[in-house]
Amino acid sequence: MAAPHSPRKLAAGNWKMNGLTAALSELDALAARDNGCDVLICPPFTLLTPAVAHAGEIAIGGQDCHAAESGAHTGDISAAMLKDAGASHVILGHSERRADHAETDASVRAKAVAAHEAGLITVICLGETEAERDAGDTLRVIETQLAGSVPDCATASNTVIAYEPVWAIGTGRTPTNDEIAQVHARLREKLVERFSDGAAFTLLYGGSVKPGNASVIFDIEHVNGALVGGASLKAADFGPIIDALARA
Ligand SMILES: O=C[C@H](O)COP(=O)(O)O
Repeated sequence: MAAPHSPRKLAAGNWKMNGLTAALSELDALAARDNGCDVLICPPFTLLTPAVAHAGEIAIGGQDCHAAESGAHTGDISAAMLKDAGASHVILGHSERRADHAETDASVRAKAVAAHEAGLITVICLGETEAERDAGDTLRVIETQLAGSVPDCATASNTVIAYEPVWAIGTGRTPTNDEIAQVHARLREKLVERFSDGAAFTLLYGGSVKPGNASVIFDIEHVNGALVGGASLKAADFGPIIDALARA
């Protein structure tokens, strides 16, 4: 794929540990829409292969992968396995995995290298906790995570960055527009400093994005889309978010 010159818009849905076979009807509904921008759904591993068959133009991704190609890692999945199942993307470094599985910037970076070697596009997540925000540390934290989690092999074609304040995930709370703008401007600045195509990386905001607040968030400079959890589970909720992004 030719290197992009400007960021692509992406509406990404992370189903987390939700979804039995019946949930594929939501994917059918999304696939039948005229979406007007890139759409990605990351279902649980059990639905990956059937999801690919239901996805149409919608991209399908995993929610994590191991850094190793194969081996004795019970319960894990490799980047090559995701690719083999039909996935094009993988979410890495989500705060729920950083917290529940002790993932570090270094482990996220190693997974990202493995994912890129397997031909996957990574969606690398970062964001501050509420305590870090209250301490005025947001920009320092996101800069550290960006530098540590994103590998040197990253390009605008194989890497998406998702800013997800931990305290905004699933809470109904969001940062102010100015706070989102400040973080995204800093992410862009740091990407441009480090990568020759840094201006073209897609930057997502995630954390309590809903149909009611999506348009305002998508109007913020350097916000090129969203990583959506709860509101991605139903096409009736995710559809209007996709439309808001397509219009932005
Ligand atoms: O990966 C998605 C994020 O954790 C956001 O989740 P949420 O939209 O339910 O707040």
